[in-house]
Amino acid sequence: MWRRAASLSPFISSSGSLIRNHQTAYNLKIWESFTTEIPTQVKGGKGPFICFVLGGPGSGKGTQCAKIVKNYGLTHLSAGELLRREIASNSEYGTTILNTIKEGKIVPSEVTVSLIQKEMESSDSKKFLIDGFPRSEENRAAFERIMGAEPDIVLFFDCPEEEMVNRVLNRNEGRVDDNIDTVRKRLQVFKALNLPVINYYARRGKLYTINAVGTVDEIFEQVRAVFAALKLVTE
Ligand SMILES: Nc1ncnc2c1ncn2[C@@H]1O[C@H](COP(=O)(O)OP(=O)(O)O)[C@@H](O)[C@H]1O
Ligand SMILES: Nc1ccn([C@@H]2O[C@H](COP(=O)(O)OP(=O)(O)O)[C@@H](O)[C@H]2O)c(=O)n1
Ligand SMILES: [Mg+2]
Repeated sequence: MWRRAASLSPFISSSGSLIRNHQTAYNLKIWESFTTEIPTQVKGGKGPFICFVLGGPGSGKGTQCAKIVKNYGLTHLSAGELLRREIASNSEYGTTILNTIKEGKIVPSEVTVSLIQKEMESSDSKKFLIDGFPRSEENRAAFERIMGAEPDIVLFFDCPEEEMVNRVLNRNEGRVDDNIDTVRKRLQVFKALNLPVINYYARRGKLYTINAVGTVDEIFEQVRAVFAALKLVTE
């Protein structure tokens, strides 16, 4: 079992410098994301803790998720990894998914949500880190509809485009979408479809913006501050 404290720690609520004074690469009105209360869960606290992890391609989501898993024991579900696994398994949607990923577009939400759903329902975990999802309003609405759940918090790894492009082009994981043409398309999709979702969560007081420039450890210190403030406790 695990639990959350009833309010944010003084660290975040009093100084807030980690997030509050951060000028985002995309000029988001991050001040709107502040709340002095822990976000409430739609399921009355009965469902698992859900943290969505958002950010452009190459912003460091996967890298930081690995550290969150190690330090806080959340179960990591990467939407992109689930889709790539589906391609590799020659499933009926494999070709469609592959072509969509090559184009840097968003796979139909029903497909992605059903993969996430399968993972969540077959897991005993009570805390999930859902990486690279929701990528669009359609993704978000489908998750809410199918899962009947909302995230408790949303981390946004905010990174300048030039840095994201450099990281993607140097990633060396053999991905079909890690090339300059696809990454340019992915950045357009990110701005058109994902930024509105990020703004939505900012307005809902659920967004925690992390400055994604710096060393992996420096960035993780910001993540640690968010989790510390939420007092996520594993029992
Ligand atoms: N803080 C960082 N500084 C420089 N490179 C990084 C940093 N964090 C991650 N990377 C590298 O950038 C690439 C993209 O990181 P990744 O975690 O896969 O991002 P995302 O999941 O957001 O696309 C990887 O090669 C990773 O090793
Ligand atoms: N919710 C999602 C997540 C990924 N994807 C697809 O999978 C690709 C790779 O996603 P990813 O999360 O692994 O990519 P990174 O941001 O980690 O580089 C995206 O560009 C989309 O084409 C999707 O369609 N819907
Ligand atoms: Mg990733």
